[in-house]
Amino acid sequence: MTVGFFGGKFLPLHLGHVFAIIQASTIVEELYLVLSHSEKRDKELCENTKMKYVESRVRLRWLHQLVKDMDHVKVIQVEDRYSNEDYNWEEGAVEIKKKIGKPIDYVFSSEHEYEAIFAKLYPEATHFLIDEERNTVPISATQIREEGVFKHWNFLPDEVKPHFVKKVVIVGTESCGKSTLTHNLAKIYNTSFVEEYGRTHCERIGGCDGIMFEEDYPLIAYTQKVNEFEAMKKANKVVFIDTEATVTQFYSELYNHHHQPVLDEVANLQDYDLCLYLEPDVRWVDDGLRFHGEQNVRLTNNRRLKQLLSKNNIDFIPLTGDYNEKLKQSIKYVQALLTE
Ligand SMILES: NC(=O)c1ccc[n+]([C@@H]2O[C@H](COP(=O)([O-])OP(=O)(O)OC[C@H]3O[C@@H](n4cnc5c(N)ncnc54)[C@H](O)[C@@H]3O)[C@@H](O)[C@H]2O)c1
Repeated sequence: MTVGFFGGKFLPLHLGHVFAIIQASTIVEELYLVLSHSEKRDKELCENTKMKYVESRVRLRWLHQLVKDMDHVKVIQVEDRYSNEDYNWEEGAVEIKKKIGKPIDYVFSSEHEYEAIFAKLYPEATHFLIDEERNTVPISATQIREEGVFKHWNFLPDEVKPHFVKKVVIVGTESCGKSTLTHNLAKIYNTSFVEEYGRTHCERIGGCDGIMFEEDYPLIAYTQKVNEFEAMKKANKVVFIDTEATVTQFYSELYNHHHQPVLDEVANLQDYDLCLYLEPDVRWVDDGLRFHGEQNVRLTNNRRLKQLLSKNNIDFIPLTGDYNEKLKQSIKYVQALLTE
């Protein structure tokens, strides 16, 4: 059986790595992908660049996801050791050999300069160079870190993109223009979005006033999260999300007079990059599922929702004005988010 390995930091994993991994997988009968990581070094590599440090557990999952359907490719990880600030290649090789646990026939890389090191560390193995010039996929992880992931978005594998997607949530009370703004922004940015699942739920049961049960709200919050997870996989740099768990809490209080700790728990797990709050300063539109149109009720509800968001430590940006004004302001904030 021929055995080989392909090592790297994969900070981040890109399509050049994927190309090399696939090439290597066709040459040996068993291929090991070795994630070499060092928290200190890897954080330093990302310092003063346009890419945030990516934890090794995330990179390990990327590799596992990439090769999950390739039975002869295995993923292992080693923690890189340093002596006097220099990477200790010898210790690294001892660890890699121990983890692979069988004779190594091939060491794959695209770096000519590793030739001498690998000849010394793996004298029985052939150093197999893959696309040294990087002509097939002209990209490097250094370039992605330096110039930012959005500039090189199309060089990121689908398994990697969701990690970097910016999540924009749009909140507000009834008839403030949330769902239209969500759709419009998704169209402008040619990306995916998440509809307010609470609304879909009400449509399915034939309304909401008087027929919502307490147990409906956690279901709504969980389904919204699952839908977010799915939308992130399809997102083009940014995803737009109509409401979150605090808004669900607000409706639980409004319709069922019940504050549910589980909804706060869900809200505490959320990590949106931007939360846009639409003030209810546009005309209230009756769509058959809305019941709180009087101006004083709208204002009371508005105050309560803001209170709940603040309690859940969600920083929101209030947007005022007509639909066009709110769209223009949203675009300004989204652009800032996408400018790394
Ligand atoms: N001790 C050992 O024996 C040993 C062996 C191998 C690797 N390592 C570890 O891995 C690190 C070396 O990996 P790296 O820093 O080069 O990691 P990296 O994540 O930048 O790259 C991983 C591999 O992909 C190749 N590659 C990058 N872009 C490519 C492209 N566009 N097309 C084709 N191939 C491409 C690189 O040449 C490298 O071989 C070392 O610093 C060390 O931590 C250790």
